Amino acid sequence: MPGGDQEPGRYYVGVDVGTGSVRAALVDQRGTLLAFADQAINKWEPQFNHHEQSSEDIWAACCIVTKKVVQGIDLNQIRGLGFDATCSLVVLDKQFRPLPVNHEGDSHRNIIMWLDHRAVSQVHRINNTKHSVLQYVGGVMSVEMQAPKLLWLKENLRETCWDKAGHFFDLPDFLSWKATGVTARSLCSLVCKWTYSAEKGWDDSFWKMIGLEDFVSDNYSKIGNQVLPPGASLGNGLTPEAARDLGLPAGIAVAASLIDAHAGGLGVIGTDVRGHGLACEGQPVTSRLAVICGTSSCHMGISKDPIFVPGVWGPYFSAMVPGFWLNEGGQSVTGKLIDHMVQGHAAFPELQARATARCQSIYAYLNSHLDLIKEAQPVGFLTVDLHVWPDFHGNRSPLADLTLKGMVTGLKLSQDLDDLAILYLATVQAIAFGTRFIIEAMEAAGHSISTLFLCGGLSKNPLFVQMHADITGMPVVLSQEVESVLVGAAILGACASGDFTSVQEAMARMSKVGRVVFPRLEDKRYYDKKYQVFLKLVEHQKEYAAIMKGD
Ligand SMILES: Nc1ncnc2c1ncn2[C@@H]1O[C@H](COP(=O)(O)OP(=O)(O)O)[C@@H](O)[C@H]1O
Ligand SMILES: O=C(CO)[C@H](O)[C@H](O)COP(=O)(O)O
Repeated sequence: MPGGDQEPGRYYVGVDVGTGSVRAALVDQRGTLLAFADQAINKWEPQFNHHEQSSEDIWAACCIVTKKVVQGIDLNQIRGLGFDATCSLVVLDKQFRPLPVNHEGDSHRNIIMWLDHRAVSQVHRINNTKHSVLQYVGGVMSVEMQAPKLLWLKENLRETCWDKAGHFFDLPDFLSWKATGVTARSLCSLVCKWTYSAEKGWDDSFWKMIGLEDFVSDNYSKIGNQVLPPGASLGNGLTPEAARDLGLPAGIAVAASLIDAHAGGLGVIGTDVRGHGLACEGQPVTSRLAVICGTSSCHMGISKDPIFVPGVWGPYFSAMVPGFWLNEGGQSVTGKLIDHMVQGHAAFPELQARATARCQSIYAYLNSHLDLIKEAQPVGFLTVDLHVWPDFHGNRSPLADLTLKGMVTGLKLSQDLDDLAILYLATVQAIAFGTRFIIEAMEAAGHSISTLFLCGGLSKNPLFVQMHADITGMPVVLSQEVESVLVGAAILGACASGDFTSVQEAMARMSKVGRVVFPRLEDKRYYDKKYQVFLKLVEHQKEYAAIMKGD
C-alpha cells in the first residue's frame, strides 16, 4: 500500500558521503531519523589544488556507519537503501580495481575530488570551444566538473591511468555499483557533471572536439551508456557480497543515487509549509531555494521551463526533482573557508582552549563571544569596517571565474580573540552576501524566489542562518531533521522500494519544517551598504589584475 503511514516499521537507510565524512541514518516513512552514525574519511592534498580520496576507504566507511545504524533492528523491516555523495571522479581499471590519479602511482588514491583544480588548462581549452553543451552549465564549464579532469588524466597519466582505465564513475554512481553490481549511472550525475542531456543523450561532437573521442568510439561504455532516474531501483538490489559488507539483507532495493547537494534539495524543498506564515505557502515549489551548506554551498532552484542563468550551472532537466529544470548556483568553499579563517588566526589556540574548557564547539563559543562584545548594537554591526570577499578558491557562481581570490579589508594589528571573532563574523557575512549575489542573478534571469530552505553542516550554526536571513531579506526554513541530506538519501531508498509512487510524494511525506528564522528587517539598510562594499571588492580585484597585466 504505497505511502501508508499506518504501516509501522518500514525503514530506509540513507548514506551520505560528504567531503569530510560519511554519514548514515535509519529513517522511517515519515522521514524521522531513528539512528545516525558518522565516520571521518581520508583526504590527500599531494600538491596545491590536487585533492584526492580513496574509493576503498570511502566504501569501508559506508559499511561502518550502515552497520551501526541498523544495530538492534529487525532487518526485514528495511525496505530500501539510497546513496548520495560528492561529485568526485572515481577511476577503476577493467577489472574494477582502483587506478592511481596521481604522479606518485598510488592506486589507493583513485579519486579526484570535486574541489580539485588541477585541470585549469584543460577547462580553458574546453571553454574556448564554445560548444553548445556549455549553455547547459551556465555558459562556462567549471574546473570542478568531470570533462576537464578526464582530459587531464589523458594528458598527464596516460600509461599509469588512462590506458588502463575501464570505468570512470561519479562517486554517487560508484557507490550504487558497489552495492548492486549495476554500472548504470544516475541521470543526476551525468547531466550535472558530465554534459549528458536528459533529452538528447551524449553529444559525440563535444567529446571529439575536446580530444576525448575515445569515449565515442566505445559507445560511452567507460562513462555510462545506461542511465536511470534518481530513485529508480537498480538490478536485483543489494548483492550478497555488499549485503555482508553493509550488514543488510541481500536483495533489498537500492536506488539510483544523487549528488549530495541534490539529495539535500530533495530532503528540504518539498516540505509542507502550512501554518508558518511564509510567502511560499500556497505558491509553486519554484519559489523556494534549497541551500545546502557544508564544505561548499549549493543553491538549488527549480523551474517548469528551462532558465539560462549566466554563471549558474544548468538548466538541468530532471536532475533533482523529476519533471523540473534545475539551476545550481554555488560557492566552492564556505564551511572550508570559515574553518580556514578561524584555524589560521593567531588566537585559534586560545579559542580552542576556552571552548574546550566550556565543553562547547569553537563556533558556539565564537557566537557567544560575539554576543558579549556587541554591547547594545546588533551583532552584525561589528563588521562596519571589516569586509571579506569569500572566493579563496575561485568563484563558482555567478561570476564563474576560477581566477578570483579572497580579499579582506580593514585589518588591524590586534590578534586577540575579539579580532578572531569579528573576522569569523565578516566571513560568515561574506558567504551570505555571496548567496544574495547568486539569488539576484537567478532572479534577473527569470526565477522568483521568496524563501530559503537551508541544510548541511553549516545550517547547525545559528549565526550562519541568521546572517543568511538578514542579508538576503528572506525567511530561512530549517527542517525538523537537521540531517536533511540523509533524509534525501532515504527518500531515494523509499522510492526504490516502491513504497511511494513518486519522488514528489516521498518528498512531501518525509520532509518536515522544524524552525523558521525571519530576517531582521530593521537592519536592512546596514546590510545594503555592506553589500555595496561587497560588490566593490570584486570590481577592485579585477582592476588590480588589469593594472598588473598592463605594461
Ligand atoms: N554545529 C556546528 N556549528 C557550526 N559549524 C558546523 C557545525 N557542524 C558542522 N559545521 C561546519 O559545517 C561544515 C561541514 O559541513 P558538512 O555538511 O559536514 O560537510 P560535508 O558534507 O562537506 O562533509 C564544516 O565547515 C563545519 O565546521
Ligand atoms: O558540486 C557540488 C554539488 O553539485 C558540491 O559542491 C560537492 O558535491 C561538494 O559537496 P559538500 O560541500 O557537501 O561536500
